[in-house]
Amino acid sequence: MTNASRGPERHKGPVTLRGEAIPPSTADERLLDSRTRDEWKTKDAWRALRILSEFVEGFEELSDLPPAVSVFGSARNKPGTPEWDLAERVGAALARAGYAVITGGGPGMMEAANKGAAEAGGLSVGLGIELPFEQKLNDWVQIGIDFRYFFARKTMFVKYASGFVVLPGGFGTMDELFEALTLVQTRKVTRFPVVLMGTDYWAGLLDWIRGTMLTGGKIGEHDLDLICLTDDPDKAVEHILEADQAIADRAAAKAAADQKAADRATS
Ligand SMILES: CC(C)=CCNc1ncnc2c1ncn2[C@@H]1O[C@H](COP(=O)(O)O)[C@@H](O)[C@H]1O
Repeated sequence: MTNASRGPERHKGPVTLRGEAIPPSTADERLLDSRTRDEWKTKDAWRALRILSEFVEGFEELSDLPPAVSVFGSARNKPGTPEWDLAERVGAALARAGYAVITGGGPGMMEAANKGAAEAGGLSVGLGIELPFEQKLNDWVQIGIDFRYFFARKTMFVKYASGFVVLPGGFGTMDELFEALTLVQTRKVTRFPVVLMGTDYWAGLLDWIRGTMLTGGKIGEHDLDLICLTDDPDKAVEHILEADQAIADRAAAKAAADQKAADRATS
């Protein structure tokens, strides 16, 4: 028998699998693949309970977080590159402003942002995902949760954050960016700031959004209002702080108006 700890490892929610115990597919894949039709009747009801347990676990662990910001970006960047440095600096700037930093808990920009936050004395959170290849939370994560299902994990990124910082990245990063923009556009979240960092990287996409999407009437001018584009970590933090302040001001104004109405009713 081989020593299982020397081989590859897979995290499936709270479960760690090594060696022969690693299944050939992931939980997300088994749920979503229509070729597993024969399992729908027998397995999906149990899967629903596992999905529920991911929400319960996430809500339980994250409900005491201080105000937080979710930071996204490529899993592929290596330390020592300008983009890694930018991610580390924005993690640190957010921590100094009192925000916990939530990332996908993986390598690349996620690790850089977690490192920046942890070294600046902030709280560094990683929401990992089961992937079909070996994967572990990066060493800078202080609170880590491993998810089986992408959609449960994505709820946590939005629910516990005051905003998103999006660094250069690939499909995963685009998915997270456009989910945030869709939630803002459809008013599922209100005043949720989205900061794009890396002006050169985003220029082509933003030109296309303005030149093709907007001109073609597929979005409205105001849909772009909440995007802030910058290379400056302090400006990114300032933008999120301003959005938080606007929410606080609105809540205070509403509380004052409610109190006035209550006073009038009792006088
Ligand atoms: C080396 C490698 C590819 C590791 C993948 N390991 C990962 N671990 C955790 N989250 C991830 C990972 N890959 C993609 N993501 C998610 O998708 C985004 C990055 O995807 P991408 O590299 O831009 O498309 C991250 O913000 C993260 O939330």
